[in-house]
Amino acid sequence: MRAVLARIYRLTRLAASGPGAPVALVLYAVVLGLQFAAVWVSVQIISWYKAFYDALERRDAAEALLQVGHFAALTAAAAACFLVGDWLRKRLQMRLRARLTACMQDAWLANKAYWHLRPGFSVQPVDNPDQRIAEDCRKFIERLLIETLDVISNAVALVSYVAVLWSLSAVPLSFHLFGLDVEIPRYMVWAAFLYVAVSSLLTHLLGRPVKGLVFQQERCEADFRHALVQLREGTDEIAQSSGEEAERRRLERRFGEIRRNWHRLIRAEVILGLFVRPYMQTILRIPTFLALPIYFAGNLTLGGLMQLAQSFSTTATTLSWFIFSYRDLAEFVAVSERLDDLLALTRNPQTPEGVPQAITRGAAPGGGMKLQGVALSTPQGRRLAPVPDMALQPGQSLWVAGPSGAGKSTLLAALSGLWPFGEGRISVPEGSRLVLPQTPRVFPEGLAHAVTYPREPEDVGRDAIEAALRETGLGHKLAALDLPGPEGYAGLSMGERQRLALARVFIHRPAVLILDEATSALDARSEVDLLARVRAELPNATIICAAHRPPEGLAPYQILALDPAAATDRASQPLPAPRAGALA
Ligand SMILES: Nc1ncnc2c1ncn2[C@@H]1O[C@H](COP(=O)(O)OP(=O)(O)OP(=O)(O)O)[C@@H](O)[C@H]1O
Repeated sequence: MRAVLARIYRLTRLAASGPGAPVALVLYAVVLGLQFAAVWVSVQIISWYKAFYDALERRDAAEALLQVGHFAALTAAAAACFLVGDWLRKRLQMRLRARLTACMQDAWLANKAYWHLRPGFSVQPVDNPDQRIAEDCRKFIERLLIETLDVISNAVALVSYVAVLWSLSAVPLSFHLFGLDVEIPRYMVWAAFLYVAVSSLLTHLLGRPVKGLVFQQERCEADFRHALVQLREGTDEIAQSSGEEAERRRLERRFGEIRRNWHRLIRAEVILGLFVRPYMQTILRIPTFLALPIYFAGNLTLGGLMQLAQSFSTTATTLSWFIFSYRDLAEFVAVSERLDDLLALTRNPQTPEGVPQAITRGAAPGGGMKLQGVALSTPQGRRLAPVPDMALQPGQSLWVAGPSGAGKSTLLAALSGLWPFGEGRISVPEGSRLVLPQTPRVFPEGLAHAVTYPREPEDVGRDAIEAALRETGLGHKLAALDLPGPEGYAGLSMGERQRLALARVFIHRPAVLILDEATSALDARSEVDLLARVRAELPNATIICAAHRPPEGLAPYQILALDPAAATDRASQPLPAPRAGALA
């Protein structure tokens, strides 16, 4: 319980932080004030019961009519409190959600957590981070406001209702039991507490499995959504290999998990409902029955009986907040667990034990690049091909060669400062760095963003974008810059997508350019031509190119050959002797 509250507190502090916090607090106070006003109205309605029914009993038509007017005024006040309070609460909800979402996004993007917490890389990967940031933030704030406002206003309401019930139940309950005279003073108050305490305990016992199943349901829903996104991303491959049946099976499997968990969840909810539903329906009737002994003893008028019953049921309903909200509270706890886990993992990513993370980084004298004693391993500790020691001067190029799986991309990730597993010293030139992958991503905003990323097209200017496209042989695609969203990508071949990414070189003019098979889809002649243009554009840049064929356009270049046969199996074994780089 303490852990749950601590989690909710941490997330609430985050949501209520920042410059908008004072306004959020004022809004919260106003909404709470309106809920208190609603409690005052309902206390007035309890008194109204006595006045109205006593007027009926006396057959006093004038007084009854007055009470009808009184009732209309009270109902209007209650409706106004509800509508204004609800509107303000929803405004506050968006304000807090925006802040919490921004904090979660920051945590996910900071220190490249989104990269380090991937499955297969981290020992505790984060499942469905997109769902946590989008859906869970929304649900957390929604539930936080509803439940805390309810708890506070219910606590205040409870004091008022118990005070009314206390004053109304002055008549004790007297009966004979086993020859003894038993008298229970204020028995209606004790009955209300006992009634709700026993019911809450039963609710908790019956509803205990609901929380875990709600948590699981969120995960299954997110997995299914993710499978649909993968279908969208793999359209070409699926269509060309007629993989519709396989996709259908995959989607059905994921949906099957949703269905199976849903059935478990609704079974658990039915078991809970077996108690909660009848409880909800009887809570308004039982008090009348409990008050009957004093009514028949002649100690109450009909109006008094109705007032006492109404007072009892409002007290019991308020006390029953836990019972009525059990399902929502279970969801609230599950959602806060998921969000807090994400935050904890981004702050302190768990890395595999026993895998060396001893890569040191620095700047090489003279601004070049230098590798000394570098040996990389997978996150599981499997050692990759040894990396020969080498030094590169500014303006020189390097071809990272080696068979598939030798560790070329891994070395490039280590050069970028991302790959932590391994040892040795890596010195890279200071200054701007541009890394281009083999498969460029599709930008939903359109082609211009692909050319200028990570800068905005407006900051770069249309002329520079068009010039960069012409440089990379995409002069015929200039009109596509005006097409909205991903439409500009229509029909773009993989080679053209690689050219599009290479256009960034002419915009950013980086000091270090890292190409990870970034021209693999081009024909040999176009590749030579394009790389030669890149080299000419960046005469002083250090260019590192991992590729299966020699990057002739970058000549002259050094060769760094990775030989997996020289790799040792265990990360703990000593480093093999490095092979010297050759100049092509
Ligand atoms: N997160 C990971 N978990 C486990 N193994 C990994 C991980 N990342 C890379 N590897 C392994 O490390 C080895 C090197 O991978 P890398 O992608 O660097 O090879 P590569 O030389 O670039 O191959 P290719 O030429 O096919 O692109 C491979 O055996 C790969 O399976």
